[in-house]
Amino acid sequence: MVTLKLHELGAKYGAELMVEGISTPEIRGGEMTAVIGPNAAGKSTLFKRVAGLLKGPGTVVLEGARSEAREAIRYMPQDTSANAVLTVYESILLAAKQGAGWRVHDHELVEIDRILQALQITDLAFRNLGELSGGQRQLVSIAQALVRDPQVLLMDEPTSALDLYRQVEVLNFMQALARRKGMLVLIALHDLNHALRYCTNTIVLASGRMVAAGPSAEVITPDLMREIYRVEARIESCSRGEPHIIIDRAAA
Ligand SMILES: Nc1ncnc2c1ncn2[C@@H]1O[C@H](COP(=O)(O)OP(=O)(O)OP(=O)(O)O)[C@@H](O)[C@H]1O
Repeated sequence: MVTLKLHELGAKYGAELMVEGISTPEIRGGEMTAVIGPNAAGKSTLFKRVAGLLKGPGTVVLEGARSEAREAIRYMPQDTSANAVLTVYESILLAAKQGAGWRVHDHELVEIDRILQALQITDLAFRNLGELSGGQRQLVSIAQALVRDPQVLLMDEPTSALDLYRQVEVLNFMQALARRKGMLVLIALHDLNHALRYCTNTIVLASGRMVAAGPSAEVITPDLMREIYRVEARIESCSRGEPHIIIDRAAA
């Protein structure tokens, strides 16, 4: 099983340390781990550091992977701005072949079809990226990330532009995929109900520091929401016995 552990990790923009001292418990493959925190907490910065796109102190300890970290870890950025010249299919094919030579094999085309189907975007295959809606572009970004069959996937707010049906579909699909493939999925989220429902564990960032990490239901509490998000909230059991967050007001 693939596992990831961050030890005293920091990330720099130029000389400035934006994220520092992040030491996590072991994060396991086969499940999703939420990374939460307010705007500018450092979620994207941490992901870029883990993916090797930013420099900084500390270490990323990856164990049980089939390949080295550079190949095993894939970052799906929050910004899904697109090169308008390519079709959806071409962009996914390009993502599949990135750094891997240009010969295209039948099984790769089959895999692209499978991913397009799973994300229910087969009908977009030959549309230009530039003419897609924000939500459609986000689904294409997910397809681009999945086509490389990563062992560790860092998804930066992957559902922020999706309608309710797509949010549920994508999160269910990712949860099942993580289980089936043993993939380790770190997912930055603003909807804490999604973290409670889909993510076994949650890591909380604030001002570039880790303030909590552990089972989602233990970490996401009214106290945490008051301190970190500055809202008064309740967590109540619904008629099915599942916890739901109800935001009452901004904290005084
Ligand atoms: N390229 C950059 N150069 C300098 N500072 C940056 C750069 N990108 C981000 N930052 C700063 O790093 C800090 C953390 O930003 P980051 O994007 O990691 O936050 P985030 O938790 O992902 O926020 P959000 O929820 O708003 O997406 C912010 O203060 C931001 O201004």
